[in-house]
Amino acid sequence: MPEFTKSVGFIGAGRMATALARGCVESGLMTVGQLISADPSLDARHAFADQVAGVAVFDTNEPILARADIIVLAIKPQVMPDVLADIGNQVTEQQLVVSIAAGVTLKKLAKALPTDSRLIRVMPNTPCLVGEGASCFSRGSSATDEDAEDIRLVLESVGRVFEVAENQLDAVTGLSGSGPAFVYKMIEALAQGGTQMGLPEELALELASQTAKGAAQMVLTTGLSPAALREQVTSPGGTTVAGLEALAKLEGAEAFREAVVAATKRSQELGES
Ligand SMILES: NC(=O)C1=CN([C@@H]2O[C@H](COP(=O)(O)OP(=O)(O)OC[C@H]3O[C@@H](n4cnc5c(N)ncnc54)[C@H](O)[C@@H]3O)[C@@H](O)[C@H]2O)C=CC1
Ligand SMILES: O=C(O)[C@@H]1CCC=N1
Repeated sequence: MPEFTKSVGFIGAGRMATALARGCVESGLMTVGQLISADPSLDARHAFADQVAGVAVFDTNEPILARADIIVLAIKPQVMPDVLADIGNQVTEQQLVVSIAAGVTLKKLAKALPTDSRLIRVMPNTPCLVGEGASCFSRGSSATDEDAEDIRLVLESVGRVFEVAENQLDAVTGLSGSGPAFVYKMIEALAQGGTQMGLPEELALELASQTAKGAAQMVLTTGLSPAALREQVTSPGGTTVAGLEALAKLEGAEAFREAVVAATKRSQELGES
């Protein structure tokens, strides 16, 4: 594991901050002593402290601003303007500001922070919690190569990471940011099919989840396209073709594509509001 000595402070200790913080500790990249977080919600503070044992959690953002080398804005896009108005003039040039909020552009962030603030916009996903995240980031014009490397290191410790142009981040949000929810729907539906046809619920869920994981791993490791891999499963006149026909009739695959399109459009809207 590479050495990472900076401190990371989360403004907002909700679900995504928890996934990132716990993932970074579990991966061995950071100790709890390098992490702090703040949240006005008692429930969120308790949940964060439960997941990241021994971490310091505050009810105001001041300790984060005073102590963190990297400030992660892990709040909802809707509260971002208020938080930026509160903290804007307290951010120093020694600090890197990272936003994980859907839709909020680097331009919007820069406008609310001191001139030349070092900024990076990140879109992670909750599987960071188990070291299987898919994250993308774009750097602001004042962010340094070291800043980008730091963020790459953090995100790599909890999954895979790609640097992209900022205009791709809404689509990333629609695909990998929201995507786990779409995949959970698919897993749920596969398992329901299994129980409908006689399997016990627990076994059906295990089989559906392992099948999704195995199929994803096949795409990632064989280098074959999903279409080619699908062909390997599909015997002429066999069972898979019967299933694929049912899927096509209900436009199941198109529904997933539409889910990504709708989520991307919502991310674009959040950026405009
Ligand atoms: N949940 C997910 O799968 C992902 C979420 N995101 C982004 O992460 C951000 C956070 O999302 P979640 O963790 O899901 O939401 P969440 O609702 O679980 O967490 C947000 C937290 O911010 C706190 N908060 C509200 N006002 C605050 C303030 N003034 N100062 C400090 N904390 C404050 C809330 O009490 C809450 O605990 C959002 O912008 C979202 O777009 C990005 C990728 C994936
Ligand atoms: O639903 C949302 O808005 C956030 C952003 C990506 C995943 N969750």
